Amino acid sequence: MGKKMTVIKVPATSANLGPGFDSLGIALSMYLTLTVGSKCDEWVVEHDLGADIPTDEENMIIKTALGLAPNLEPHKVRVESKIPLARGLGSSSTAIVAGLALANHLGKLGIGKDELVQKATELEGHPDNVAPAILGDFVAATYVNGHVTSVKGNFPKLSFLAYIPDYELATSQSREALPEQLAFKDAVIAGSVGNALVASILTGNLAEIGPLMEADRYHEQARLKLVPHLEILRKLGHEVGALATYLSGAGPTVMVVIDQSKVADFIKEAQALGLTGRFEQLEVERQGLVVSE
Ligand SMILES: Nc1ncnc2c1ncn2[C@@H]1O[C@H](COP(=O)(O)OP(=O)(O)OP(=O)(O)O)[C@@H](O)[C@H]1O
Ligand SMILES: N[C@@H](CCO)C(=O)O
Repeated sequence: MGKKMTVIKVPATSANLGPGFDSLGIALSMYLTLTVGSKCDEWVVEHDLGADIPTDEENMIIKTALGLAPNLEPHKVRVESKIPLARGLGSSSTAIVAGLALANHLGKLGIGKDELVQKATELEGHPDNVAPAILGDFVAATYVNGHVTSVKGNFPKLSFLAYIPDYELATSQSREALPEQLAFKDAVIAGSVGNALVASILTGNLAEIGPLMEADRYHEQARLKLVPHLEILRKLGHEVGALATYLSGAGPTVMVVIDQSKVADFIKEAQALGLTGRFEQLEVERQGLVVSE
């Protein structure tokens, strides 16, 4: 690869935050980086993500880039990612965002972040991962009639402990577990909980954030059979004094919002309960997508 290399950096994300199904998300301090190398005859994607992830133009990142700018000249790129695939930490969104940013850079398209959020949402289907991946921090967003509205806000300085199980759960499979319909009165409650959560986050009302994050009425109950550790970790969180526990994105990762002083106890107790996944301490990431040249 040449000397002057462009690096595209995209953070992981945790979507829903409990009751904000398909609309709320935060960016986290875990990253995918894509380094743009030299021109080649064919696209080459170097990575350590496993044999299932293509290394040519079939790779999701390159497909996304070519979808935006079909005439891009092939390059060699190197992808490094700490974000586990299909675990509820927004890996597909990082691939989509990296692909759009790659096309924007190589094709000199000059697309700004708001337009990137619109295009990324069209590809992902909902904005709750792609919007914070691009904008950083906390984002409340809606996608109606093909148009995205996204509002970035400041998430209070809280620490996150991700419990990442040792199995994958594709978003598509996790969405199949969702009910087709919700009764009107339940939908009203579900929406009101999400609204109150947004207000609590933006006003830094820590006393309300925890209970509201655990009061989802849209998706967690329906997904319990796919993520039975959610109930175990939530109960443990109450015992240890965590602020909140919720299903990150479509799962299976469970996010525990917890003071750092309680993390060691929490992990010890969870392991004693037989939970075999790994734990990762994360912070809110404030910048979102960064392209450095
Ligand atoms: N860096 C990458 N390069 C190529 N493909 C990727 C990459 N990251 C993710 N993918 C594709 O996206 C799939 C995972 O997407 P999926 O929506 O199921 O989960 P997720 O995005 O990790 O979780 P969630 O949306 O719940 O946060 C992977 O199985 C893979 O096909
Ligand atoms: N809101 C989405 C996030 C995962 O892409 C879901 O829960 O299915």
